[in-house]
Amino acid sequence: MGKTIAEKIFAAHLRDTPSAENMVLDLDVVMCHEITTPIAIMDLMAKGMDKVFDPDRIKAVIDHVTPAKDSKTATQGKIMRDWARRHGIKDFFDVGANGVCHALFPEKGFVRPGYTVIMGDSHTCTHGAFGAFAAGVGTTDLQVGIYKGVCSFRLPQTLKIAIDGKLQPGVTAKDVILAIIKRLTVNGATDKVIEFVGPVIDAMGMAARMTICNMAVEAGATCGICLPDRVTAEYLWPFIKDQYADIDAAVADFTRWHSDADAVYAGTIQVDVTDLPPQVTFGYKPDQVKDIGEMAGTPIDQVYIGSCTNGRIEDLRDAAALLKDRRLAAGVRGIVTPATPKIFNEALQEGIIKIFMDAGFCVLNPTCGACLGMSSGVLAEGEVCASTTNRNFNGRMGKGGMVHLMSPYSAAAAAVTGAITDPRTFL
Ligand SMILES: CC(C)[C@H](C(=O)O)[C@@H](O)C(=O)O
Ligand code: SF4
Repeated sequence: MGKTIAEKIFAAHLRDTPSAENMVLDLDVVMCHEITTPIAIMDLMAKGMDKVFDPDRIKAVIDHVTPAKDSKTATQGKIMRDWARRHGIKDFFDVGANGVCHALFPEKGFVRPGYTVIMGDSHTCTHGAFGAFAAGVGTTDLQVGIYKGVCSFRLPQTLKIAIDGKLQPGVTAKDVILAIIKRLTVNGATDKVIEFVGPVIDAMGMAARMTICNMAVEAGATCGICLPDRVTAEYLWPFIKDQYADIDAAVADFTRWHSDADAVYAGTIQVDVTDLPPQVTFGYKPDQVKDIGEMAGTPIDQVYIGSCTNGRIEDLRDAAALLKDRRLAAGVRGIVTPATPKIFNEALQEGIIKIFMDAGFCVLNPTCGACLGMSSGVLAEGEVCASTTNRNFNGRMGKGGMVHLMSPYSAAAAAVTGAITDPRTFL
């Protein structure tokens, strides 16, 4: 019987199988940020177990609230800093070099096809875009991961989503994944891996694939995975060029992770995106999604462009294309947060930062910021935000605030009109 990519990764990393339900995997990378890791560090210290399994395979960043906004976040940062220094964790990213974990770590080449990755963060699934098994875990698993370099999982079932057709101008990866979450519902993929395949994924760059995999967890999935191909190899080339004679060799090698033709799936869903209009959420669950036309005219107070979902250079370019020579509508606040310093720099070089500033946006340093409502753009009661992030939970960006999830292109359209707008009206 053939295997899916997830099953192949599990087989290649299996350390132990205490029960059929329980597979202990060796980890290639343990990622850490300052919200969930300090608890694990403090607990390990209290138990006299202040050790890391391999400092080179731990990647750490202060990203959620940075620079620190108060004593609590300053202490969280300090715990991370001291820990990284104590254990010689060289891939530690602090103020000035830091960015949103799920954008920064791929950019540094830390994730490769066939890897196992954990992090104490639900959007760790983003890294599946590289053909890795990457899962968000709780504090106990994170502690074990840091200490021993292993994590226990059930062998996941895989749901295949085959995406066909051709995206229309103004329709992006974000619209595709919102439409998929609508179809699956918020628990439609619970305890499953989603394998995204088909010509639409094949044609996407890594940024778009990361946007798609990033939101797999919003349908309940443990991980979203794309099969590693030439696009993956080209993105990773600076980091893997010593391992392969040329890109072709890397592409050929990556195929060993591809799912077999006779692999068994929990289900297969066919999606055709040719007629898909831009999508937007209403309500407080990410599966509450409508065609944007149905929500057109809904007034907004703030626009937020950033996050691990849509804070990459491709996203900023999309938004800037629409914002060029235009301004924020009266009374609307615009906030843009390039997800990493590299993205910020590229945006600067390309004139994108200037476009945002000329439009009246506030440009923030790379951070999660307002995405989780902890800093840098929290909403007041009753305020509405057009956001490129991934969660619209009640109170997510501030108590009593409403978040409408959409693409960067749609967010830019909302910015200039002051209301939810079909961005295709600007084409
Ligand atoms: C702070 C962290 C635990 C959290 C997560 O796991 O997702 C955050 O990144 C979020 O998006 O809400
Ligand atoms: S950008 Fe938002 S969703 Fe992504 S890791 Fe940060 S808080 Fe979580």
